[in-house]
Amino acid sequence: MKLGRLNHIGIAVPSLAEAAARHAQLHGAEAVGAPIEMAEQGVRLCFVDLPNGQIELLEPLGALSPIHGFLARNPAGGQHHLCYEVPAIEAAHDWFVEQGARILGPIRTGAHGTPIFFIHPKDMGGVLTEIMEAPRHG
Ligand SMILES: CC[C@@H](C(=O)O)C(=O)SCCNC(=O)CCNC(=O)[C@H](O)C(C)(C)COP(=O)(O)OP(=O)(O)OC[C@H]1O[C@@H](n2cnc3c(N)ncnc32)[C@H](O)[C@@H]1OP(=O)(O)O
Ligand SMILES: [Co+2]
Repeated sequence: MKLGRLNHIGIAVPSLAEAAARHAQLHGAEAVGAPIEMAEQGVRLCFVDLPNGQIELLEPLGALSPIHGFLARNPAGGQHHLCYEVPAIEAAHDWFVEQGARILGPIRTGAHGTPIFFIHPKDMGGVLTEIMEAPRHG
């Protein structure tokens, strides 16, 4: 199994509005997408489009948000996860399970509308890792 393209870098932020405004200054207003709420995943987010990938700004949503613990340890926010694309999510999931990696929760639908899963940072060199099935184009 080989991971594909780096799709996005997730950054946890205490205020999505403030972070979106900062990234609009850095990358241009047209690069910053509209906020999206994913209540079932406990986050409000927006994507920033770069020439070679995306940044995903993540604000906690609801008491059970997985972002709460990170922001408690890093109140100003910071780099939260990397996301890699794979062609087939089930095959990638099975491969990581065979390697003994701790998978965090079930395969679910991510912000790009394709299936995703997360691998514990302790099994990925200290980096929380999201695996997503690549969107099919055309
Ligand atoms: C909806 C959009 C979707 C997309 O399509 O792109 C997303 O990206 S959603 C993003 C948010 N969702 C998730 O992060 C889901 C998976 N995350 C989790 O299950 C938890 O956040 C976690 C990774 C298990 C951490 O839980 P938490 O309660 O905050 O911490 P722990 O106390 O369990 O931490 C254990 C250990 O791991 C270290 N840690 C925690 N988070 C990170 C991180 N982001 N990067 C690196 N290391 C991390 C933490 O410091 C602890 O270390 P020790 O103190 O040394 O034990
Ligand atoms: Co993500």
